[in-house]
Amino acid sequence: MTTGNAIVVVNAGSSSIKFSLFREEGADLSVFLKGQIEGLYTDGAHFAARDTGGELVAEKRWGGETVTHDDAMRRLLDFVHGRLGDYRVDAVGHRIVHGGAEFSEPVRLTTEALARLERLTPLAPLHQPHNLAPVRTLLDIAPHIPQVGCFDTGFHASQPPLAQAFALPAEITERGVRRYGFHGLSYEYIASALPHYDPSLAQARVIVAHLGNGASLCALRAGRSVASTMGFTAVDGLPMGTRSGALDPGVILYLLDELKMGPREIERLLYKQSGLLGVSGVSSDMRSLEASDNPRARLAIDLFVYRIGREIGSLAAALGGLDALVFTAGIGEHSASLRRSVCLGAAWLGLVLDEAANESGASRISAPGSRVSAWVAPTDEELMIARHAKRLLAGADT
Ligand SMILES: Nc1ncnc2c1ncn2[C@@H]1O[C@H](COP(=O)(O)OP(=O)(O)O)[C@@H](O)[C@H]1O
Ligand SMILES: CC(=O)OP(=O)(O)O
Ligand SMILES: [Mg+2]
Repeated sequence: MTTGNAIVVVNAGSSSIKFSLFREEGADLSVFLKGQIEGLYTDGAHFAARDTGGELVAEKRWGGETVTHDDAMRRLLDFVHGRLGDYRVDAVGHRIVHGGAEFSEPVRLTTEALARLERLTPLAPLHQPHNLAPVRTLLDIAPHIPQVGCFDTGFHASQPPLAQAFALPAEITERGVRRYGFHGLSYEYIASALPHYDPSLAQARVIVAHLGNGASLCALRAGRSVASTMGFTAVDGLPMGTRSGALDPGVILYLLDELKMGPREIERLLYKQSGLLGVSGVSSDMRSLEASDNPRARLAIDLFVYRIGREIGSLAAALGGLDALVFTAGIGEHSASLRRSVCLGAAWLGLVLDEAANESGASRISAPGSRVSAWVAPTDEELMIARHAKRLLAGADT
């Protein structure tokens, strides 16, 4: 059996849990097993794990039976444990969606840090409890293994104060009520990868569209976040699989006062019953919507595209112009049709789509001579987490 040192990474998203096992070879990290359970809370959950060569080593499909985060996490931790063999686990790295005002850099997760992060659960109810549950489990059963938390909010700490501000009185702002931004590990990875696609992107004005079950856009200038569509919580900005995205705040008052809804009911509405699912009445999953001939499924996709187009305009204004648009995450990487609609809507910015490149899985999908270039770049939040965990532990050793 192979031996060596490994870093285990766990990434709990709203509709999936992903994991990767990295072998450490000197300064290098190479993934030797990765997998995910996706389609949580839908009727089509799917588990798949692949080895270094991309060969499928395990798979399971659930039909009709809903798989929750708890079910999925138990199954994955068992699977990972069974596959580690004689590897020595140097660290377990976790994606943690909300770091609040206190945590922006990766940290070693102690019982005390965990307690502080648990207080942020109301600000990320679809994620934070699922990000923190495996941390607590491992602190209980394997306290000797270092655990590292990496925050979705961290990358956005570079945003200028104006981009982070709500127009609220200072005493509210001082309590940490401001825009944070999310999907930061994904954006940080994309920012690090872009110069390999084209060296000029390193200094460019770029909008990255992270379109998964959660969806947001980030404006990058020279690889740093200057604005994003998500704010205090990950319910802001674009409509998502089950989240509403930005609303007139007056809607909340109406729900409270006129419809007599309670806070938890409103939370359920905004986080779990809205977005693509709420508008379509069919599904939260883009594949199902694209396959459906129900007009409400079409309406949900059209609204998603429309809002992305409007937010692209807003972020282009924040950047003072646009050089490139990058698509990533589940929908951004895989739906040529969605990318096509978004790119056609951005023609006014000088983006000319190369239809054949978009259909064929190419990285560059804009036509030669397009003033704004367009790209498809697979994200890798797990690699970003492993890099952070390795760096943090190396620092701790010296
Ligand atoms: N081939 C595909 N075509 C269209 N949409 C896809 C495809 N593959 C995945 N998706 C969509 O990606 C979304 C999930 O994205 P993902 O980034 O994995 O989510 P999470 O936010 O849970 O990390 C779902 O809406 C799914 O339907
Ligand atoms: C922050 C967020 O929405 O994450 P995900 O897309 O993984 O649900
Ligand atoms: Mg995700």
